[in-house]
Amino acid sequence: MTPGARIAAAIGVLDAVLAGEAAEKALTGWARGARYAGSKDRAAVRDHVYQALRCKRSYACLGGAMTGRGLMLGAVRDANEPIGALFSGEGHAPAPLTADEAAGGHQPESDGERLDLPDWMLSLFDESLGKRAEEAALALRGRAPLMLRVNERRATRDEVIAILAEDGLAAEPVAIAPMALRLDKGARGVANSRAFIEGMVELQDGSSQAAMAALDLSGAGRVLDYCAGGGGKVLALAARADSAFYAHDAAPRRMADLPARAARAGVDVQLLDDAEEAALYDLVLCDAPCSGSGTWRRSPDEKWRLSAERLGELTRIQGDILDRAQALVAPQGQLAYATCSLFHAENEAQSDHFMARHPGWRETLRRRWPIGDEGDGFYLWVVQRRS
Ligand SMILES: C[S@@+](CC[C@H](N)C(=O)[O-])C[C@H]1O[C@@H](n2cnc3c(N)ncnc32)[C@H](O)[C@@H]1O
Repeated sequence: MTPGARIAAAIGVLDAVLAGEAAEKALTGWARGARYAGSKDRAAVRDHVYQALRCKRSYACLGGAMTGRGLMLGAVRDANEPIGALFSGEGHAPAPLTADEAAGGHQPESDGERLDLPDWMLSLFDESLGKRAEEAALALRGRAPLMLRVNERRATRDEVIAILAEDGLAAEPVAIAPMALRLDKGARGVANSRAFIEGMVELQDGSSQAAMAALDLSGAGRVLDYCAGGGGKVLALAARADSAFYAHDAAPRRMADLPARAARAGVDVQLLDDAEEAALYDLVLCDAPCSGSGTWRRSPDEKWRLSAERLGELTRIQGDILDRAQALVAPQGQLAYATCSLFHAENEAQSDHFMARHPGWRETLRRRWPIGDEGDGFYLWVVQRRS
């Protein structure tokens, strides 16, 4: 596909997303009908779509319309690319600009336009992040790094770097977590690489890795991941210690891939339908459902989909999860609460409300990871039961 044809494809996908379809589904739908598109074409269209969604408001200003075409025109203007060559109407490229389009569009003006946030969310960013609110919002306009976690049960970081290189993947160690690697080149080949197939690496964001590395597993004989989902967190913990690991999720089908992932990683994780039935645990991790705002570089359509009502609902669910999970912690045991949210209501406020509801716990850790070159926004809070 030509560069113009890729833009035309992105316009179609963006129109479907603007009409309410999830980005991933719209991209899959397009790819199914575009047998002519090679893997590089599909990757390029995907990049266009995701970048346009990260910067939806500002691109719509620059392009003069909140349409797929407006967004891609805004993207091309933002990148100072040659509009006439890309919107040429030739082959499968989008039609040339109309006179209105050529004269239209404006620089983003309001804070919401400039920071690519819905207006209602500006105060939430300010309250949650203070002086760092703008920096965080601007960081969400860029691409997330591609991060791997080395499975220390299978290989060292240096060994994995060499093995990835054999498959043409260039990885470098980064400081955020002891087993973290950042991939700069060949990122799309990970799933077919020997290192991945043989369980030496998992895809995992740097901040999630750092948070799991910060948990104290010494003396934790029984560890429960109460909101295990696909199991990324419990696998990171199981790589570090020989405790007995258990996984639970309110939607058990989300754990469907976990047994295969654990087998690949050479660790044992027991899936539980009912976490309440078993004996108490020395560590219960609640990686709670949240707005995901710290990860919106990866799922930018969610930035525009979140509502104040949904955020309120999420905070109620988080409080309920903490209340249930604390009852599963053994005397002197730990309760860890984690989110990939930037918002105070889902993080510190949740911790403070828990302490007000539940005397008898001692806080041992409270930490935020900002959105950066090595990881997403993340929050971790740990308390220990006094007796
Ligand atoms: C942030 S995701 C977990 C991600 C996972 N820990 C990982 O690292 O891949 C949150 C999970 O919590 C689950 N969940 C939602 N409500 C829950 C509840 N009341 N109790 C337990 N799990 C719940 C969701 O099904 C979802 O899989």
